[in-house]
Amino acid sequence: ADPQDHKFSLQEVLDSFSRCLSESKQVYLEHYVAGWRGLVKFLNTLGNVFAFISKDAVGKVKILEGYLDGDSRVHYLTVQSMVQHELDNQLVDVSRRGAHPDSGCRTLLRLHRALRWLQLFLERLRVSGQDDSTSVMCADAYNQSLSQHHPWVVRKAAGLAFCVLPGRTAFFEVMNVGPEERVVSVLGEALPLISEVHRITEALYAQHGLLDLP
Ligand SMILES: CCCCCCCCCCCCC/C=C/[C@@H](O)[C@H](COP(=O)(O)O)NC(=O)CCCCCCCCCCCCCCC
Repeated sequence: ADPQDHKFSLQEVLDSFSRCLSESKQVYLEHYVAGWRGLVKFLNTLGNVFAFISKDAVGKVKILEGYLDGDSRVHYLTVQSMVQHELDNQLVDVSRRGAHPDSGCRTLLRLHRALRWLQLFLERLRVSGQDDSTSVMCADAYNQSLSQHHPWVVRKAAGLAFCVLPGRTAFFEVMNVGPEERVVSVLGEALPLISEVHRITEALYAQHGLLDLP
């Protein structure tokens, strides 16, 4: 059996993101992608309504896996080296879609924007109380982040999907981290690391003028 094919636990996702940062604050692409692979697995346990989201995320994960396994893999060790390599070799469509619609830079940017949603959502979840609605927390996080990069139809579809999210108790169960107090403490430890990965990536993309890649 596939050793990765065991029951989902959010712990593993959070561990992957914790492993992303090197001592010199480089972001390891391999762990970043592993984190997303885990999130997709989680999303798939939530049901078919989320398939359109999961499909898009899987597509992007596959593109990045292709680079991690490809001939240029030495350049794809970290997000920093990927950016350097793709820019130095004109492998990025900077102002409009062209010869490189699947560059690592633009693909990772989509996940990076979604990571901001995740950060906001998990923080809301962490401080939430018994009666708070996951749908509302999710929608709020989305409206504060990712939604601004999405056209109307996608925002509409996302809004509909959020409505059928499991309630807080069921949601905590699928996370499979243990009792509520443990979920809260695991999130409390992991969130600063996710924020740090997000902050470093954001600064790197800003420095190179890559925050609006088509
Ligand atoms: C828990 C509920 C999960 C809700 C997910 C919230 C995010 C909603 C995103 C809606 C994306 C719709 C799909 C289409 C996206 C693309 O148009 C768009 C642009 O790409 P393009 O430039 O190549 O065209 N793509 C994106 O913005 C990337 C979206 C990636 C979303 C991945 C979301 C994974 C969510 C994982 C949920 C795990 C929650 C764990 C909490 C315990």
